[in-house]
Amino acid sequence: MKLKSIGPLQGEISVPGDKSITHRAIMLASLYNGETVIYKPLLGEDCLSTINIFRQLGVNISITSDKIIVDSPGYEAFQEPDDVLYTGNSGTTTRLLCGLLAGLPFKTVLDGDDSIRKRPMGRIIEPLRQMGVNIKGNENRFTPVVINEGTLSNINGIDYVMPVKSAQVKSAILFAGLFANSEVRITEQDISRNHTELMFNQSNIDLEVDDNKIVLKPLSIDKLKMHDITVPGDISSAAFFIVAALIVPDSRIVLSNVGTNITRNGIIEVVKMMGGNIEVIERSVNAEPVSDIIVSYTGDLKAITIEGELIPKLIDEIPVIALLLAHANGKSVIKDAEELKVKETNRIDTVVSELNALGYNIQPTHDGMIVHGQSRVDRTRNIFDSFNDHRIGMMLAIAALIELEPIEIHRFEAVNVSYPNFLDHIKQLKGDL
Ligand SMILES: O=C(O)C1=C[C@@H](OP(=O)(O)O)[C@@H](O)[C@H](O)C1
Ligand SMILES: C=C(OP(=O)(O)O)C(=O)O
Repeated sequence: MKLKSIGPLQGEISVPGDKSITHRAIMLASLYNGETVIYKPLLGEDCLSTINIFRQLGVNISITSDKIIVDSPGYEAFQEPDDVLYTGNSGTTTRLLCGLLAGLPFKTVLDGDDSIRKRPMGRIIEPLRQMGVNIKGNENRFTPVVINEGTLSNINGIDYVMPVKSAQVKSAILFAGLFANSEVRITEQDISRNHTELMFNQSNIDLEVDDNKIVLKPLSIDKLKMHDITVPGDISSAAFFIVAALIVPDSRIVLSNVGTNITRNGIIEVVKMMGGNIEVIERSVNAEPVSDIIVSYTGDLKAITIEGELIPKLIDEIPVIALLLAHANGKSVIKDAEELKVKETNRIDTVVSELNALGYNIQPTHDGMIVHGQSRVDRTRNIFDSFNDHRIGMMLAIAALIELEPIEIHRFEAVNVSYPNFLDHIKQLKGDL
Protein backbone atom coordinates (compact mmCIF):
# COMPACT_ATOMS: atom_id res chain seq x y z
CA MET A 1 0.00 0.00 0.00
CA LYS A 2 1.37 3.41 -0.99
CA LEU A 3 0.23 6.63 0.65
CA LYS A 4 1.23 10.29 0.75
CA SER A 5 -0.14 13.71 1.66
CA ILE A 6 -3.68 14.33 0.48
CA GLY A 7 -4.14 17.79 1.97
CA PRO A 8 -6.38 18.75 4.89
CA LEU A 9 -8.84 16.28 6.41
CA GLN A 10 -12.37 17.52 6.71
CA GLY A 11 -15.79 16.04 7.48
CA GLU A 12 -17.36 13.56 9.84
CA ILE A 13 -16.90 9.82 10.38
CA SER A 14 -18.18 7.25 12.88
CA VAL A 15 -15.31 4.95 13.77
CA PRO A 16 -16.12 1.21 14.09
CA GLY A 17 -17.41 -0.30 17.32
CA ASP A 18 -15.17 -0.79 20.32
CA LYS A 19 -13.13 -3.99 20.07
CA SER A 20 -12.93 -4.67 23.82
CA ILE A 21 -16.69 -4.19 24.29
CA THR A 22 -17.60 -6.26 21.22
CA HIS A 23 -15.53 -9.24 22.46
CA ARG A 24 -17.13 -9.08 25.90
CA ALA A 25 -20.64 -8.74 24.48
CA ILE A 26 -20.19 -11.85 22.28
CA MET A 27 -18.83 -13.81 25.23
CA LEU A 28 -21.53 -12.92 27.74
CA ALA A 29 -24.33 -13.24 25.17
CA SER A 30 -23.04 -16.71 24.27
CA LEU A 31 -23.06 -17.86 27.90
CA TYR A 32 -26.69 -16.72 28.24
CA ASN A 33 -29.58 -18.95 27.19
CA GLY A 34 -31.54 -16.71 24.80
CA GLU A 35 -31.16 -14.16 22.03
CA THR A 36 -29.07 -11.00 22.35
CA VAL A 37 -28.62 -8.36 19.65
CA ILE A 38 -25.31 -6.50 19.62
CA TYR A 39 -25.73 -3.27 17.64
CA LYS A 40 -22.84 -1.44 15.91
CA PRO A 41 -20.24 -4.08 16.83
CA LEU A 42 -16.71 -4.20 15.50
CA LEU A 43 -16.57 -6.76 12.71
CA GLY A 44 -12.78 -6.84 12.58
CA GLU A 45 -10.77 -10.06 12.41
CA ASP A 46 -10.20 -10.24 16.17
CA CYS A 47 -13.91 -10.17 16.97
CA LEU A 48 -14.59 -12.68 14.16
CA SER A 49 -12.15 -15.03 15.91
CA THR A 50 -14.26 -14.76 19.07
CA ILE A 51 -17.46 -15.37 17.08
CA ASN A 52 -16.03 -18.45 15.33
CA ILE A 53 -15.03 -20.00 18.64
CA PHE A 54 -18.55 -19.70 20.07
CA ARG A 55 -19.96 -21.12 16.83
CA GLN A 56 -17.68 -24.14 17.38
CA LEU A 57 -19.18 -24.50 20.85
CA GLY A 58 -22.69 -24.60 19.36
CA VAL A 59 -23.87 -21.00 19.53
CA ASN A 60 -25.87 -19.69 16.58
CA ILE A 61 -24.42 -16.30 15.63
CA SER A 62 -25.58 -14.30 12.61
CA ILE A 63 -23.88 -11.18 11.35
CA THR A 64 -25.20 -8.28 9.27
CA SER A 65 -23.39 -5.03 8.46
CA ASP A 66 -24.51 -3.30 11.65
CA LYS A 67 -25.40 -6.03 14.13
CA ILE A 68 -24.56 -9.44 15.53
CA ILE A 69 -27.42 -11.67 16.67
CA VAL A 70 -26.33 -14.21 19.26
CA ASP A 71 -28.87 -16.98 19.67
CA SER A 72 -27.45 -19.28 22.31
CA PRO A 73 -28.66 -22.47 23.98
CA GLY A 74 -26.73 -21.27 27.06
CA TYR A 75 -23.36 -22.49 28.33
CA GLU A 76 -24.84 -25.63 29.87
CA ALA A 77 -25.75 -26.84 26.37
CA PHE A 78 -22.38 -26.05 24.76
CA GLN A 79 -20.82 -28.92 22.77
CA GLU A 80 -17.27 -30.13 23.23
CA PRO A 81 -15.34 -28.90 20.15
CA ASP A 82 -13.52 -31.46 17.96
CA ASP A 83 -10.77 -29.04 17.14
CA VAL A 84 -8.42 -26.43 18.57
CA LEU A 85 -10.18 -23.09 19.22
CA TYR A 86 -8.23 -20.65 17.04
CA THR A 87 -7.86 -17.14 18.44
CA GLY A 88 -6.01 -15.68 15.43
CA ASN A 89 -4.16 -12.48 16.38
CA SER A 90 -6.37 -11.65 19.35
CA GLY A 91 -4.85 -11.44 22.82
CA THR A 92 -8.22 -10.43 24.27
CA THR A 93 -9.92 -13.55 22.88
CA THR A 94 -7.12 -15.81 24.05
CA ARG A 95 -6.85 -14.49 27.59
CA LEU A 96 -10.52 -13.88 28.42
CA LEU A 97 -11.45 -17.31 27.09
CA CYS A 98 -8.88 -19.02 29.34
CA GLY A 99 -11.09 -17.87 32.22
CA LEU A 100 -14.46 -18.49 30.58
CA LEU A 101 -13.68 -21.97 29.21
CA ALA A 102 -12.59 -23.14 32.68
CA GLY A 103 -16.27 -23.11 33.67
CA LEU A 104 -17.30 -25.59 30.94
CA PRO A 105 -17.52 -29.34 31.59
CA PHE A 106 -15.10 -30.45 28.87
CA LYS A 107 -11.57 -30.06 27.56
CA THR A 108 -10.67 -27.17 25.22
CA VAL A 109 -7.44 -26.08 23.56
CA LEU A 110 -6.73 -22.45 22.59
CA ASP A 111 -4.09 -21.41 20.09
CA GLY A 112 -3.43 -18.43 17.82
CA ASP A 113 -1.11 -17.05 15.14
CA ASP A 114 2.67 -16.59 15.39
CA SER A 115 2.27 -13.34 17.33
CA ILE A 116 -0.15 -14.90 19.86
CA ARG A 117 2.28 -17.79 20.34
CA LYS A 118 4.87 -15.31 21.60
CA ARG A 119 2.58 -13.37 23.96
CA PRO A 120 2.76 -14.09 27.70
CA MET A 121 0.04 -16.38 29.06
CA GLY A 122 1.70 -17.10 32.43
CA ARG A 123 0.02 -13.95 33.77
CA ILE A 124 -3.34 -15.71 33.19
CA ILE A 125 -2.33 -19.28 33.98
CA GLU A 126 -0.90 -18.39 37.39
CA PRO A 127 -4.00 -16.74 38.98
CA LEU A 128 -6.37 -19.18 37.28
CA ARG A 129 -4.43 -22.10 38.80
CA GLN A 130 -4.70 -20.42 42.20
CA MET A 131 -8.47 -20.52 41.64
CA GLY A 132 -8.36 -24.27 41.01
CA VAL A 133 -8.53 -24.10 37.23
CA ASN A 134 -6.97 -27.05 35.41
CA ILE A 135 -4.95 -25.11 32.81
CA LYS A 136 -1.63 -25.86 31.12
CA GLY A 137 0.35 -23.74 28.71
CA ASN A 138 3.23 -24.49 26.39
CA GLU A 139 6.29 -24.15 28.71
CA ASN A 140 3.72 -23.05 31.30
CA ARG A 141 3.54 -19.59 29.77
CA PHE A 142 2.53 -19.66 26.10
CA THR A 143 -0.17 -21.02 23.80
CA PRO A 144 -1.33 -23.65 23.02
CA VAL A 145 -3.24 -23.52 26.29
CA VAL A 146 -5.12 -26.65 27.38
CA ILE A 147 -8.04 -26.34 29.80
CA ASN A 148 -9.82 -29.11 31.72
CA GLU A 149 -7.77 -31.99 30.29
CA GLY A 150 -8.39 -35.13 32.33
CA THR A 151 -9.96 -33.46 35.37
CA LEU A 152 -12.55 -30.68 35.34
CA SER A 153 -11.72 -27.47 37.17
CA ASN A 154 -13.19 -26.95 40.61
CA ILE A 155 -13.21 -23.15 40.61
CA ASN A 156 -12.74 -21.30 43.90
CA GLY A 157 -12.66 -17.59 44.57
CA ILE A 158 -9.40 -15.68 44.92
CA ASP A 159 -8.08 -12.55 46.61
CA TYR A 160 -5.72 -11.28 43.95
CA VAL A 161 -3.51 -8.20 43.88
CA MET A 162 -2.73 -7.66 40.22
CA PRO A 163 1.02 -7.73 39.52
CA VAL A 164 0.50 -6.42 35.96
CA LYS A 165 -1.63 -3.56 34.69
CA SER A 166 -3.87 -5.62 32.45
CA ALA A 167 -7.60 -5.62 31.83
CA GLN A 168 -7.21 -8.96 30.10
CA VAL A 169 -5.84 -10.61 33.25
CA LYS A 170 -8.53 -8.96 35.39
CA SER A 171 -11.24 -10.06 32.95
CA ALA A 172 -9.96 -13.65 32.68
CA ILE A 173 -10.24 -13.91 36.47
CA LEU A 174 -13.73 -12.38 36.40
CA PHE A 175 -14.96 -14.74 33.65
CA ALA A 176 -13.64 -17.77 35.60
CA GLY A 177 -15.08 -16.13 38.72
CA LEU A 178 -18.60 -16.34 37.27
CA PHE A 179 -18.37 -20.08 38.01
CA ALA A 180 -16.48 -19.82 41.34
CA ASN A 181 -17.95 -21.27 44.53
CA SER A 182 -16.63 -18.41 46.67
CA GLU A 183 -16.03 -14.69 46.31
CA VAL A 184 -13.50 -13.24 43.85
CA ARG A 185 -11.63 -10.16 45.04
CA ILE A 186 -9.27 -8.24 42.78
CA THR A 187 -7.11 -5.22 43.63
CA GLU A 188 -5.53 -3.25 40.79
CA GLN A 189 -2.45 -1.01 41.10
CA ASP A 190 -3.62 1.34 38.38
CA ILE A 191 -7.16 1.00 37.12
CA SER A 192 -7.36 -0.67 33.69
CA ARG A 193 -10.31 -0.59 31.28
CA ASN A 194 -13.48 -1.57 33.16
CA HIS A 195 -15.73 -2.81 30.35
CA THR A 196 -16.09 -6.27 31.90
CA GLU A 197 -17.24 -4.80 35.21
CA LEU A 198 -19.73 -2.45 33.50
CA MET A 199 -21.14 -5.20 31.30
CA PHE A 200 -21.43 -7.65 34.20
CA ASN A 201 -23.41 -5.04 36.11
CA GLN A 202 -25.59 -4.36 33.09
CA SER A 203 -26.27 -8.11 32.82
CA ASN A 204 -27.61 -8.59 36.34
CA ILE A 205 -24.38 -9.94 37.81
CA ASP A 206 -23.46 -9.12 41.38
CA LEU A 207 -20.19 -7.25 41.12
CA GLU A 208 -19.12 -4.37 43.32
CA VAL A 209 -16.38 -1.89 42.54
CA ASP A 210 -14.83 0.43 45.11
CA ASP A 211 -12.06 2.51 43.55
CA ASN A 212 -9.38 -0.08 42.62
CA LYS A 213 -11.06 -3.05 44.36
CA ILE A 214 -13.55 -5.42 42.76
CA VAL A 215 -15.70 -8.06 44.45
CA LEU A 216 -17.66 -10.67 42.49
CA LYS A 217 -20.17 -12.86 44.37
CA PRO A 218 -20.01 -16.68 44.09
CA LEU A 219 -21.79 -18.50 41.25
CA SER A 220 -22.83 -15.26 39.61
CA ILE A 221 -23.37 -17.12 36.33
CA ASP A 222 -26.74 -18.24 37.69
CA LYS A 223 -27.91 -14.62 37.69
CA LEU A 224 -26.84 -13.73 34.14
CA LYS A 225 -29.60 -11.95 32.22
CA MET A 226 -28.63 -10.28 28.96
CA HIS A 227 -30.10 -7.18 27.35
CA ASP A 228 -29.36 -5.98 23.83
CA ILE A 229 -26.16 -3.95 23.66
CA THR A 230 -25.16 -0.97 21.51
CA VAL A 231 -21.40 -0.74 21.17
CA PRO A 232 -19.83 2.75 21.22
CA GLY A 233 -17.18 3.69 18.65
CA ASP A 234 -13.66 2.60 19.56
CA ILE A 235 -11.55 5.44 20.96
CA SER A 236 -8.44 3.43 20.07
CA SER A 237 -9.50 3.65 16.40
CA ALA A 238 -10.57 7.30 16.75
CA ALA A 239 -7.04 8.04 18.06
CA PHE A 240 -5.56 7.69 14.56
CA PHE A 241 -7.83 10.39 13.17
CA ILE A 242 -7.45 12.60 16.25
CA VAL A 243 -3.70 12.65 15.60
CA ALA A 244 -4.19 13.07 11.85
CA ALA A 245 -6.35 16.16 12.32
CA LEU A 246 -3.85 17.66 14.79
CA ILE A 247 -0.81 17.28 12.50
CA VAL A 248 -2.21 17.79 8.97
CA PRO A 249 -2.44 21.58 8.39
CA ASP A 250 -5.96 23.05 7.98
CA SER A 251 -7.76 19.89 9.09
CA ARG A 252 -10.98 19.89 11.11
CA ILE A 253 -12.95 16.69 11.65
CA VAL A 254 -15.83 15.34 13.70
CA LEU A 255 -15.67 11.81 15.11
CA SER A 256 -19.18 10.87 16.15
CA ASN A 257 -20.33 8.37 18.80
CA VAL A 258 -16.94 7.55 20.29
CA GLY A 259 -16.80 5.69 23.61
CA THR A 260 -15.23 8.00 26.19
CA ASN A 261 -15.15 5.74 29.24
CA ILE A 262 -12.84 7.35 31.81
CA THR A 263 -10.61 4.24 31.84
CA ARG A 264 -9.99 4.68 28.11
CA ASN A 265 -9.86 8.42 27.46
CA GLY A 266 -6.14 9.02 28.06
CA ILE A 267 -5.63 10.28 24.51
CA ILE A 268 -8.04 13.14 25.16
CA GLU A 269 -6.14 14.08 28.34
CA VAL A 270 -2.89 13.97 26.36
CA VAL A 271 -4.19 16.23 23.58
CA LYS A 272 -5.47 18.72 26.18
CA MET A 273 -2.11 18.67 28.04
CA MET A 274 -0.38 19.39 24.72
CA GLY A 275 -2.67 22.34 24.02
CA GLY A 276 -4.33 20.67 21.01
CA ASN A 277 -7.65 21.92 19.63
CA ILE A 278 -10.12 19.29 20.81
CA GLU A 279 -13.70 19.44 21.98
CA VAL A 280 -15.57 16.50 23.49
CA ILE A 281 -19.37 16.69 23.56
CA GLU A 282 -20.99 13.95 25.61
CA ARG A 283 -24.06 12.54 23.81
CA SER A 284 -25.29 9.78 26.10
CA VAL A 285 -24.32 7.76 29.14
CA ASN A 286 -25.79 4.28 29.45
CA ALA A 287 -23.41 1.66 30.74
CA GLU A 288 -20.71 3.43 28.71
CA PRO A 289 -20.43 7.17 27.93
CA VAL A 290 -20.51 8.15 24.25
CA SER A 291 -19.30 11.48 22.83
CA ASP A 292 -18.66 13.39 19.63
CA ILE A 293 -15.09 14.59 19.31
CA ILE A 294 -14.21 17.65 17.26
CA VAL A 295 -10.52 18.12 16.56
CA SER A 296 -8.56 20.51 14.41
CA TYR A 297 -5.02 21.25 13.33
CA THR A 298 -2.81 22.75 16.03
CA GLY A 299 0.50 24.24 14.93
CA ASP A 300 1.99 24.75 18.35
CA LEU A 301 1.88 21.58 20.46
CA LYS A 302 3.61 21.34 23.88
CA ALA A 303 5.97 18.50 24.79
CA ILE A 304 4.76 16.44 27.76
CA THR A 305 5.51 13.41 29.98
CA ILE A 306 3.06 10.49 29.90
CA GLU A 307 3.40 8.10 32.85
CA GLY A 308 1.82 6.30 35.80
CA GLU A 309 -1.92 5.80 35.95
CA LEU A 310 -2.39 7.47 32.57
CA ILE A 311 -0.63 4.59 30.78
CA PRO A 312 -3.41 1.93 31.01
CA LYS A 313 -5.88 4.57 29.78
CA LEU A 314 -4.05 4.91 26.45
CA ILE A 315 -1.86 1.82 26.11
CA ASP A 316 -3.02 0.91 22.58
CA GLU A 317 -2.80 4.51 21.39
CA ILE A 318 0.90 4.92 22.20
CA PRO A 319 2.20 4.20 18.66
CA VAL A 320 0.16 7.05 17.19
CA ILE A 321 0.73 9.25 20.27
CA ALA A 322 4.49 8.86 19.63
CA LEU A 323 3.90 10.33 16.16
CA LEU A 324 1.95 13.21 17.73
CA LEU A 325 4.71 13.89 20.28
CA ALA A 326 7.22 14.04 17.42
CA HIS A 327 5.31 17.13 16.23
CA ALA A 328 5.45 18.89 19.63
CA ASN A 329 8.00 21.53 20.58
CA GLY A 330 10.77 19.83 22.58
CA LYS A 331 11.40 16.59 24.43
CA SER A 332 8.50 14.35 25.49
CA VAL A 333 8.80 11.22 27.61
CA ILE A 334 6.65 8.07 27.76
CA LYS A 335 7.43 5.88 30.79
CA ASP A 336 5.89 3.06 32.89
CA ALA A 337 4.79 1.50 29.59
CA GLU A 338 6.79 -1.76 29.59
CA GLU A 339 3.53 -3.53 28.59
CA LEU A 340 4.19 -2.19 25.07
CA LYS A 341 6.81 -4.91 24.68
CA VAL A 342 4.22 -7.73 24.84
CA LYS A 343 1.60 -6.52 22.37
CA GLU A 344 1.18 -7.79 18.77
CA THR A 345 4.79 -6.64 18.34
CA ASN A 346 7.25 -5.09 20.75
CA ARG A 347 5.73 -1.66 20.15
CA ILE A 348 8.72 0.21 21.58
CA ASP A 349 10.95 -1.39 18.94
CA THR A 350 8.51 -1.19 16.03
CA VAL A 351 7.55 2.46 16.69
CA VAL A 352 11.20 3.49 16.99
CA SER A 353 12.37 1.54 13.93
CA GLU A 354 9.64 2.85 11.61
CA LEU A 355 9.35 6.47 12.81
CA ASN A 356 13.13 6.95 12.98
CA ALA A 357 13.46 5.61 9.42
CA LEU A 358 10.96 8.31 8.44
CA GLY A 359 13.39 10.85 9.91
CA TYR A 360 11.88 11.37 13.37
CA ASN A 361 14.06 11.25 16.47
CA ILE A 362 12.87 8.78 19.10
CA GLN A 363 15.04 7.00 21.66
CA PRO A 364 13.80 3.70 23.10
CA THR A 365 13.97 3.21 26.88
CA HIS A 366 13.34 0.14 29.07
CA ASP A 367 9.75 1.22 29.77
CA GLY A 368 8.82 3.59 26.96
CA MET A 369 10.55 6.18 24.81
CA ILE A 370 11.93 9.70 24.63
CA VAL A 371 10.55 11.65 21.69
CA HIS A 372 12.55 14.63 20.47
CA GLY A 373 9.90 16.78 18.84
CA GLN A 374 10.40 18.99 15.78
CA SER A 375 13.84 17.56 15.04
CA ARG A 376 13.22 15.73 11.82
CA VAL A 377 15.92 14.75 9.34
CA ASP A 378 15.59 13.04 5.92
CA ARG A 379 14.02 9.61 5.78
CA THR A 380 16.37 6.68 5.29
CA ARG A 381 13.99 4.42 3.35
CA ASN A 382 10.71 4.54 1.42
CA ILE A 383 9.45 1.10 2.37
CA PHE A 384 7.95 0.58 5.80
CA ASP A 385 6.38 -2.40 7.55
CA SER A 386 3.44 -2.99 9.86
CA PHE A 387 5.21 -6.11 11.16
CA ASN A 388 1.68 -7.58 11.08
CA ASP A 389 0.68 -5.19 13.86
CA HIS A 390 -2.54 -3.34 12.98
CA ARG A 391 -1.71 -0.32 15.13
CA ILE A 392 1.76 0.08 13.56
CA GLY A 393 0.19 -0.13 10.07
CA MET A 394 -2.33 2.60 10.87
CA MET A 395 0.25 4.79 12.65
CA LEU A 396 2.37 4.66 9.46
CA ALA A 397 -0.63 5.55 7.29
CA ILE A 398 -1.30 8.64 9.43
CA ALA A 399 2.40 9.57 9.27
CA ALA A 400 2.13 9.33 5.46
CA LEU A 401 -0.56 12.03 5.40
CA ILE A 402 2.11 14.72 5.74
CA GLU A 403 4.62 13.19 3.31
CA LEU A 404 4.99 14.80 -0.10
CA GLU A 405 6.75 11.69 -1.46
CA PRO A 406 4.75 8.48 -0.99
CA ILE A 407 5.70 5.82 1.49
CA GLU A 408 5.02 2.16 0.93
CA ILE A 409 3.61 0.16 3.85
CA HIS A 410 4.08 -3.59 3.71
CA ARG A 411 1.64 -6.02 5.34
CA PHE A 412 -0.91 -3.21 5.59
CA GLU A 413 -3.77 -5.75 5.63
CA ALA A 414 -3.03 -6.18 9.36
CA VAL A 415 -5.37 -3.20 9.91
CA ASN A 416 -8.31 -5.57 9.33
CA VAL A 417 -7.76 -6.84 12.87
CA SER A 418 -9.38 -3.75 14.38
CA TYR A 419 -10.36 -1.29 11.61
CA PRO A 420 -11.39 -2.94 8.32
CA ASN A 421 -12.71 0.32 6.79
CA PHE A 422 -9.75 2.47 7.83
CA LEU A 423 -8.78 3.45 4.26
CA ASP A 424 -12.41 4.20 3.36
CA HIS A 425 -12.48 6.64 6.25
CA ILE A 426 -9.33 8.38 5.03
CA LYS A 427 -11.02 8.69 1.62
CA GLN A 428 -14.23 9.91 3.20
CA LEU A 429 -12.36 12.70 4.96
CA LYS A 430 -10.68 13.73 1.76
CA GLY A 431 -12.36 12.53 -1.41
CA ASP A 432 -10.04 10.59 -3.73
CA LEU A 433 -6.78 9.11 -2.56
O1 LIG B 1 -9.13 -6.12 27.84
C1 LIG B 1 -9.05 -5.68 26.68
O2 LIG B 1 -9.99 -5.69 25.88
C2 LIG B 1 -7.73 -5.14 26.25
C3 LIG B 1 -6.78 -4.86 27.19
C4 LIG B 1 -5.44 -4.34 26.86
O3 LIG B 1 -4.50 -5.40 26.97
P1 LIG B 1 -3.81 -5.79 28.39
O4 LIG B 1 -4.84 -6.32 29.28
O5 LIG B 1 -2.80 -6.85 28.01
O6 LIG B 1 -3.19 -4.53 28.86
C5 LIG B 1 -5.38 -3.79 25.45
O7 LIG B 1 -4.03 -3.59 25.08
C6 LIG B 1 -6.06 -4.68 24.46
O8 LIG B 1 -6.05 -4.11 23.18
C7 LIG B 1 -7.50 -4.91 24.82
C1 LIG C 1 -3.08 -5.23 22.04
C2 LIG C 1 -4.18 -5.25 21.30
O1 LIG C 1 -5.12 -6.27 21.25
P1 LIG C 1 -5.06 -7.76 21.78
O2 LIG C 1 -4.29 -7.77 23.09
O3 LIG C 1 -6.48 -8.18 21.95
O4 LIG C 1 -4.37 -8.58 20.72
C3 LIG C 1 -4.52 -4.08 20.46
O5 LIG C 1 -5.63 -4.08 19.90
O6 LIG C 1 -3.74 -3.13 20.32
